[in-house]
Formats: sequence, C-alpha cells, structure tokens
Amino acid sequence: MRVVVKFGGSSLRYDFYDAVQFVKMLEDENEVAVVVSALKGVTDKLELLYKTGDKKILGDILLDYINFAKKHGISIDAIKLLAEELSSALSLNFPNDKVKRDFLLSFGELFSASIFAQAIDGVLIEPWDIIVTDGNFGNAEVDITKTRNLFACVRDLMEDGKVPVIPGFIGGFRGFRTTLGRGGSDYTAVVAGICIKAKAVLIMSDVEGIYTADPKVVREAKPIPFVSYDEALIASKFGMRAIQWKAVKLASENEVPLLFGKTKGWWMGTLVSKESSGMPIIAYRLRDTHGIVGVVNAYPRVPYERISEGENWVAFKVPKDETEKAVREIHREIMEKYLPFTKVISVIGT
Ligand SMILES: Nc1ncnc2c1ncn2[C@@H]1O[C@H](COP(=O)(O)OP(=O)(O)O)[C@@H](O)[C@H]1O
Ligand SMILES: N[C@@H](CC(=O)OP(=O)(O)O)C(=O)O
Repeated sequence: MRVVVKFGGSSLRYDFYDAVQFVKMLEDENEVAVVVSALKGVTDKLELLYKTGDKKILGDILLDYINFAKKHGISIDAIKLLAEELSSALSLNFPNDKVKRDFLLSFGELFSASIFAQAIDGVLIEPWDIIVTDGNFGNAEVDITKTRNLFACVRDLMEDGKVPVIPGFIGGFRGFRTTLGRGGSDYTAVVAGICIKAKAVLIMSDVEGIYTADPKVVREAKPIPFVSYDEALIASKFGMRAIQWKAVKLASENEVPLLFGKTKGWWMGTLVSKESSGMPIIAYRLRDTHGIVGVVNAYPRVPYERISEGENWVAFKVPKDETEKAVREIHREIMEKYLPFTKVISVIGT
C-alpha cells in the first residue's frame, strides 16, 4: 500500500524518535513518502528574520537545528551548507519582497527534511522543482496536473524501495520558491498523496486526532473517530489548527482519506473521509477587535451574537479577550445535550 505520512513541527521537535521509528515500521510493508514541517517555532523566527534582517535571529535558528541534529546523532554538514545559503540570501536581490520572504521561509522545512532524510536513510526532494504553483507568493495554489507529471521521479524512487522526504510548505513558480500559506505542509501532504496515488495521507501531530474542540483550550473535549470532509473543511475555515483548510478542500475534491494520529505512541484517532460520527466541532479565530467561534453539527443556545449560519454550522461573535472562555462555555452547553445521546448510541451498540 502507498501512503504519505506528514509530521508537524511539534512532532519533529518533541517526538522525533517516535516519528523515525514510525516511518521505519510503515516502510516494512508499504511504500512511504514523508512530508515534514519546520521545527515548531522556526517559521515564526524566519518571518522575523525576513522583517528585521537581524543576523542574531539567523544564529538562533541555526543553533536550534545544530543542537537538534546533534541530539539525534545526525551530521551537521548539510545544515551548515543550508545556513550559508540562507545567510547569503539576506543580501541577495530578489524581484520583490514577497519573493524574498518565501525564499527565506522555505529554509525551516529544508533543514527539517535534510535531518529527517539522514535519520531514515531517505532521499531529500527539492519541492520547487516538482510542486508547481501559481505566483501568489505567501499563499500559493498548486497546479495538480503539472505537479502530477513532475512527481514521476518520486514514484520511481518509491518503486525502487526508497523513501522520499519532501519538505512541506514549499512550491515553485517560474524558478522562484513559493510558500503554500501557514500550515501549508498539510497541503503538501495531500498534493503528494494525489500524485503518488496514496491510499491515505497520515497527518501526525501532538494529539491523536480531531477533537470536539481544541483539547488545549477545552479539557473535556472528546476525540472524534469519523469526520466528514465537509465538517473538517468548515472547522478548519473557522480556525481549527489541526489541519490547513486548503489541504482539506483538495483532499475532498480528490477523495483522499486523511488519517490523523499522535506521533508519540503511534495513536491513530480520526479518519476524515465521506463518513461522519455526527459529533460537534467548535473552532475559533481571533480578529482585530473580536473573536469568531464557529460550531459544526450543533446549534447551541448561548448569549452571543449569531453572525452567520449554514446547513450544519453556526458562527458567533464574542469579545476578543473572552474567546477561549466562550469556546469552553459553548462546548459545555453542547456536550450537556450531546452526551446523553452518545450514551444511548453506545448502549444500543453493546
Ligand atoms: N478540534 C481540534 N482537534 C484537534 N486539535 C486541535 C483542534 N483545534 C485545535 N487543535 C490544535 O491543533 C494542534 C495541532 O496543530 P499544530 O500545532 O499546527 O500541530 P503540528 O505541529 O502537528 O502541525 C493540536 O495540538 C491542538 O492543540
Ligand atoms: N512551518 C509552516 C508550515 C506548517 O505546516 O507547519 P505545521 O505543520 O507545524 O503546522 C508553518 O508554520 O506554517
């Protein structure tokens, strides 16, 4: 079976050993392509480097990756080469600032992929050569038809028993590197899934799946076994961090199943496909002056202004500094009604 497995920035930073072992285990009986993000926090630092040009930030990023590689017994030679390239890019002339920004931001994923490829004895892929995007720097869209053709080299590698390691978040437009929007490694993983005809795309993170709300904000949040593409798309558009919305949209259009899991302990918790458990999902996003809380699969009675609604969702406007409190309140209100219902289902199921 062919699969893509994507590791987010938190998994790489905190659960690197589990990530490497997971790929080795999968490799035994499957053809695997790996997609990796930058170490958690690095893309924000690269953004700051782009804004300030402060070489001290470059030093911080480099030290972060060097310490990380050393901790895992990996040679730092490739990192040093990449760091030299990044350093000289600071004084290079680019056609405009957006092009420069994307070039600089691409280095987080490159450092990670170089380290991961060494750890699993895989093959590092240069994504700007094969992932063709439009010229919307900072939030580019992938041209799947062109990309699928160029992915022939990745498919060949896999047929030869090798594991391609693709830096997420990066594409190419007319010889320049583009980035695919924040959280864009998920999008890369789905693109790769389509182009290698994967049976599933595994999204590995620090939680085992999609929950009824961000488990870091709502302690009582429950994992959801089956989430439909439509539910995942609405929740991600409302700001659910578990996956980038462009990735869900592409997966839905191409019917690529997404399997969510926790890297530590290899715990798989949610399948995103056409099936749904019908459970609610609450997501939120902060705006300049207020917060927006989106609720999928439930219509709670709460004292907040309803600003929009659709067939299976509703959105509330809440005071900005009370957003997380509002999320907890809405979750409590929904689950009090919802939980008795799930108990009935589980009794019927026994
Ligand atoms: N409904 C939800 N279900 C699961 N995780 C969620 C949800 N809403 C927000 N999250 C957050 O998304 C995080 C994973 O996204 P992110 O931090 O970008 O991880 P990664 O480093 O794996 O890319 C989780 O740790 C969790 O706090
Ligand atoms: N590193 C990029 C891309 C990404 O997808 O990261 P993560 O998988 O850690 O959310 C970002 O921070 O936006």
